[in-house]
Amino acid sequence: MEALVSLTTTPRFQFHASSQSARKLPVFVRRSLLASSMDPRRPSAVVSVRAQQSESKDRSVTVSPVKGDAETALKVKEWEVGMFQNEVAASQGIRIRRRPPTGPPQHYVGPFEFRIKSEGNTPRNILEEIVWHKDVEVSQLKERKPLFGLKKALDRAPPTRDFVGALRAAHQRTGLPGLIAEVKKASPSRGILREDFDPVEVAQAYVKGGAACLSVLTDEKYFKGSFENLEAIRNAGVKCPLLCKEFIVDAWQIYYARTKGADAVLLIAAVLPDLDIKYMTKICKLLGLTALVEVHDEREMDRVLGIEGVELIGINNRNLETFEVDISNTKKLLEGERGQKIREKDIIVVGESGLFTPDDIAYVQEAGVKAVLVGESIVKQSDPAKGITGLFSKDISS
Ligand SMILES: O=C(O)c1ccccc1NCC(=O)[C@H](O)[C@H](O)COP(=O)(O)O
Repeated sequence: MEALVSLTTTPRFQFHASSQSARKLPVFVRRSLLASSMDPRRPSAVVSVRAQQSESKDRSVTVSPVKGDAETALKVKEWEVGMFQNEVAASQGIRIRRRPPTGPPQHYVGPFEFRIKSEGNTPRNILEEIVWHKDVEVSQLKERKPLFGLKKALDRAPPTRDFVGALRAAHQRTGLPGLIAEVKKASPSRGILREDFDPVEVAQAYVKGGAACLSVLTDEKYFKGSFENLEAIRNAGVKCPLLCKEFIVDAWQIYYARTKGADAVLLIAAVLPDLDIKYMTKICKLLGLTALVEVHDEREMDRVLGIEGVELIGINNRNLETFEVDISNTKKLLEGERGQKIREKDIIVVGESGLFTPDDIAYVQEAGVKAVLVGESIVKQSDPAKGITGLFSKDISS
């Protein structure tokens, strides 16, 4: 039996949206519901569940957010927005779906626990899985700490440091790509990278070894990172600018990263449509943060080169859908007109992932990068500072 949960529209929800239950919804949701009830193309939503049985006998159950179920109404609304995002993303060649197209994640579905796996509610690859998980995680975090609640923490946040400036200075000083050293305990492709992982110790060793900037993974489920790690490294007085290495799907995360001491955030073009990148880049500027916009293929590179205000582009040599690593990806994406455009715009390019030897560093430098982002090869060394010297075959600390 294949079961589906899909969104349909009905004027019934419009009625309930103005009832007692809707008054419990946050103001922005009420506004959004009102807007949607006034938009003839996107009338109010209701969840409809259709269970298709093998004998192709359809059974339909329609569930509306009645009985004061404000929470269900909120989820339904979020869902509708997610579906719209999927459509926009697909039109730009983005394969990662922001939300499962045929139904919400299991814990959103309340009584419909009979739902079984289908192509539409199962992630197609690890990146999609991470994004779906992140979407739920962020909506829960946002409920606990709404944006207006972050205001005080934003006012108290330490000043941001110049991420791009630090990379340029390191490149000029050493003649080698500026190093963004990644504080990475584990990864979905490699598992645990360092058993005795102390984020502050690792960060300090990287600084000693000559890193220009640090990248701190904050995702807990897949990378065993945390925002506490980021905050602890910042509070320990580490002078290098810090990249918050997170899977950003919502602008709220950028504000949150800023409250935890980040100087830069990552925006992944395989996940975010152009308008999100534009909007988020502007938010970064407002907050004094640098946006590292990450691409993996020519299509993503062309999209990002068309966006005004991007000053730092990362080329990931790891395909985040398949885990395949190929450092010739950096070279491929910097050839010809693309490389020309990057030089004209004075964009700094970061070669990311799969860099293990001085030859690898020389190869991506030859391809045109002025910075590299390295995790595994240095975090695994008993002394990560020496690991950096080995990677560059030179002491880059002074
Ligand atoms: O590292 C992974 O396995 C991974 C899987 C899925 C999404 C992202 C992933 N990594 C993020 C990165 O881009 C790397 O951590 C970073 O570039 C450093 O790579 P490496 O030097 O190979 O550790």
